[in-house]
Amino acid sequence: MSKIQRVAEANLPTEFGLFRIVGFEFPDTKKEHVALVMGDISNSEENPVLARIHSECLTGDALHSLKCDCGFQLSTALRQISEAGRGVLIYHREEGRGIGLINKIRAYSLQDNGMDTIEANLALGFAADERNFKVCADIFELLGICKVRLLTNNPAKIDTMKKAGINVVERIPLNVGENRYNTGYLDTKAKKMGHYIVHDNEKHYLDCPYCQSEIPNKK
Ligand SMILES: Nc1nc2c(ncn2[C@@H]2O[C@H](COP(=O)(O)OP(=O)(O)OP(=O)(O)O)[C@@H](O)[C@H]2O)c(=O)[nH]1
Ligand SMILES: [Zn+2]
Repeated sequence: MSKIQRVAEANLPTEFGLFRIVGFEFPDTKKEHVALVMGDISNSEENPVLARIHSECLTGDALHSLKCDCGFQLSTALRQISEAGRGVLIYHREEGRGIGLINKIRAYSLQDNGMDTIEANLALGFAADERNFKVCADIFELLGICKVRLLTNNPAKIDTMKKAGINVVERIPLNVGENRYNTGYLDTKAKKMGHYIVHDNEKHYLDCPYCQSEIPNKK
């Protein structure tokens, strides 16, 4: 398979401030990914770049689903980059942990009948996680970034970056958006996939099963 290429770029004003959107494409498959870039990201060797690798989740990112934490993580990451005035969010277009949107809906249907997120993937004939994070290391490289402070709870992202030559100098936790519909999903990620999930009792989660708060977790 050929290597991903940087192919397009433009301004993208957002509710979190002005970003540059950079488009990437594999020449053979035409598979696309994008990065949102804020500020001067050169010189990451001396000043590591605040970065987020965000895997596509149409239901969470765009359709306000509470079954996962993705939408909350997306807006929180963009806000943190905006507050820092400098950073990158790679929007990694591997929907449903790489199984695609329709298969994710099939997995959700199995979850409606009692399976957890991993059992559902396996029942459909997929691995627990089919994503390829190496492409994100290639995108960092095409953006001229060698050192990052990565916003994530997923150790696999850090391992892949390190193996691919991207130096993750710090992991910044991204524990947001817990609610009664995704608490089992978060537990499964922690127990079966080794994610660093923390329930912070000081925070008031949307419809929180622990603190019973009525205060919405603002995006
Ligand atoms: N197959 C499948 N994919 C899911 C499910 N719920 C969310 N996803 C996908 O999971 C991906 C996000 O992965 P997560 O495990 O939530 O988080 P992560 O990106 O690995 O780790 P963080 O950096 O901590 O967010 C997105 O592509 C979602 O579409 C599910 O039940 N089944
Ligand atoms: Zn999601």
